[in-house]
Amino acid sequence: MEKIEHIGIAVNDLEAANERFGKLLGQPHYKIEDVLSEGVRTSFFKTGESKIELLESTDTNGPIAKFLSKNGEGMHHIAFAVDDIEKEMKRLKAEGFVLINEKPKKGADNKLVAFLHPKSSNGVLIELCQEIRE
Ligand SMILES: CC[C@H](C(=O)O)C(=O)SCCNC(=O)CCNC(=O)[C@H](O)C(C)(C)COP(=O)(O)OP(=O)(O)OC[C@H]1O[C@@H](n2cnc3c(N)ncnc32)[C@H](O)[C@@H]1OP(=O)(O)O
Ligand SMILES: [Co+2]
Repeated sequence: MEKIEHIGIAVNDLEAANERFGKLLGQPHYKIEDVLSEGVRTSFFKTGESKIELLESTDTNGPIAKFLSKNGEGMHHIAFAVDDIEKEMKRLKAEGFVLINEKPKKGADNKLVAFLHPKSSNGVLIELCQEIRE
């Protein structure tokens, strides 16, 4: 794991949260991107070496909708940058972590992503992110 790539925060209203986090961080978001496959609209802020990812649900049956209905707004996941996601997934599976998706999938911000189930990481949803190299 190279570094924390981003912290994911589930929000009810992305526009309002963008304004609030813009004030908090003293800078605007640098992109808004829908990930249809995840039923989310994301917004990214650069914070030094890492990022903040705000997540609004775009699918009432999606993971963010379910999370918000159960927990309300708040921290959703921690994403780590990895150099070789397939190799890391294999290593983590061998270490006993539970992969939610067996194959990397397309995420936001030009990444391949995979998720580890929170039950295998002390209640924290973990995301692995590899930059998609052209
Ligand atoms: C990929 C685009 C973007 C990016 O960065 O590029 C994103 O980050 S998209 C983020 C949204 N997508 C995901 O979160 C995909 C992975 N998540 C899932 O597959 C599900 O949310 C899952 C499996 C974690 C939970 O789904 P499930 O249907 O099982 O929901 P439950 O409410 O029944 O949860 C079971 C159990 O897990 C606990 N839980 C759920 N979500 C979280 C969470 N974010 N952090 C910590 N714990 C979580 C939940 O409380 C339940 O615990 P229990 O003790 O059994 O009540
Ligand atoms: Co994420």
